[in-house]
Amino acid sequence: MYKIKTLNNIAKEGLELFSDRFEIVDDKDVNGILLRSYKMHDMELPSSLEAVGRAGAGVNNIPIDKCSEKGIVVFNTPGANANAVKELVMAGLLLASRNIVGAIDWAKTLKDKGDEVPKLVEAGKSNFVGPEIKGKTLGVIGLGAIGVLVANAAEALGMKVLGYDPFISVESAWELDHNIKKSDTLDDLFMNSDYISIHVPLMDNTKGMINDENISLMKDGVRLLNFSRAGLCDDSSLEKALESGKIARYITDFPYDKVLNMKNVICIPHLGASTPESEINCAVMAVNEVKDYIENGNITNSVNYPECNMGVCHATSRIAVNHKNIPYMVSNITTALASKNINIIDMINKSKKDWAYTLIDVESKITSEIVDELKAIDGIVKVRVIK
Ligand SMILES: NC(=O)C1=CN([C@@H]2O[C@H](COP(=O)(O)OP(=O)(O)OC[C@H]3O[C@@H](n4cnc5c(N)ncnc54)[C@H](O)[C@@H]3O)[C@@H](O)[C@H]2O)C=CC1
Ligand SMILES: O=C(O)CCC(=O)C(=O)O
Repeated sequence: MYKIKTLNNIAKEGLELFSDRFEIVDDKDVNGILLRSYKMHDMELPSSLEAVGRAGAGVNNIPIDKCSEKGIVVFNTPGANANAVKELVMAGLLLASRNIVGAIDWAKTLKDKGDEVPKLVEAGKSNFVGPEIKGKTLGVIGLGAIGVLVANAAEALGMKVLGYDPFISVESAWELDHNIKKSDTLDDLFMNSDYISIHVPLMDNTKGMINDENISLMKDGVRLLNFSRAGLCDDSSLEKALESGKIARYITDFPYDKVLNMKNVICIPHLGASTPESEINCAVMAVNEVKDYIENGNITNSVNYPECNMGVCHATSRIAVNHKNIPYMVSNITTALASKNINIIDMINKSKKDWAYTLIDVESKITSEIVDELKAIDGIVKVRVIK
């Protein structure tokens, strides 16, 4: 029986896809982990762990390098929550413009003022005037699953849209509305946008990407939306810019104490992906990925190991080997098998940056002696007998 542990609520529509070869448990020694935003960095990773399925996009809550070194494949669910986030970002654009939150708060103060309320409303509403988004320029940083949807939706609402993504995928480029203009540099986007929305992952090279230097390039009174991760904006730069009015409003899905105390900030409690549709999409995708990896050794949508698919094993045995992407690995693995007179009938070797994966179907039963021999090869970090 394969053991799966969930570290956050995972929609039942996903969990139900596990066959009766799987059980959901609260043990330490599990084969798979499913999670959403749970921070795994301080967690001990058991040697039994084969797969981590992030039901969502961002993987900054998972110790990817540590997982790679232990041969643990980390999956995410690209695009599965993108529409949910896009819809909240569109709400964010309007919240950034029309002072809706301030106005609603003020309207609440009129409670119990009886027949005076309509008069007070008409007298007070001028304090909450805010601009339309139509005709304004939105700069979208990161044109992946979410950025593309945001860019297209903003364009459909009459905005001019500038997009910046030096690593844009062919698929995203095809999805992008032809009216969206490419910004060749981030500086160009900063200088020309009335609204800026960030849709990049939090990584070493994106951390603090909104800082004093590039805020100084922005238009006065720019409105900034961050539905990606708190760490993309430098705290003190943000605080200064909000205080001076350089940034007129900051809308974020990532509240923390310091930002909650800043002026002109609207905080949403990380609700971007919190729709039933997105929770189900993510759970279904994550469960299918983890299940196919544990049962068949196939890899789809991993962030640390390569895509690899040999379908269901019809041979006598299948071996899955996670290893470093270094010379002689394939020859060392096949030599070890040949030395035991094991005939390979199908195999795939794929790599992704520093890590590689070899899936081999053979005509013989695999003994623990062979597994130990493979494990002893320098560079191999995990060996699994799938069948
Ligand atoms: N608020 C929420 O609940 C959610 C937040 N997110 C956040 O949004 C981020 C983006 O999500 P997706 O669009 O689904 O991911 P994605 O992987 O489809 O897109 C990310 C895009 O950013 C681009 N990129 C990477 N580095 C860049 C850089 N330095 N400059 C410009 N572009 C860069 C990539 O080329 C890619 O096209 C996630 O990493 C996550 O942090 C995602 C889902 C839900
Ligand atoms: O699962 C969630 O609610 C968080 C979604 C998210 O932030 C992501 O997918 O990166």
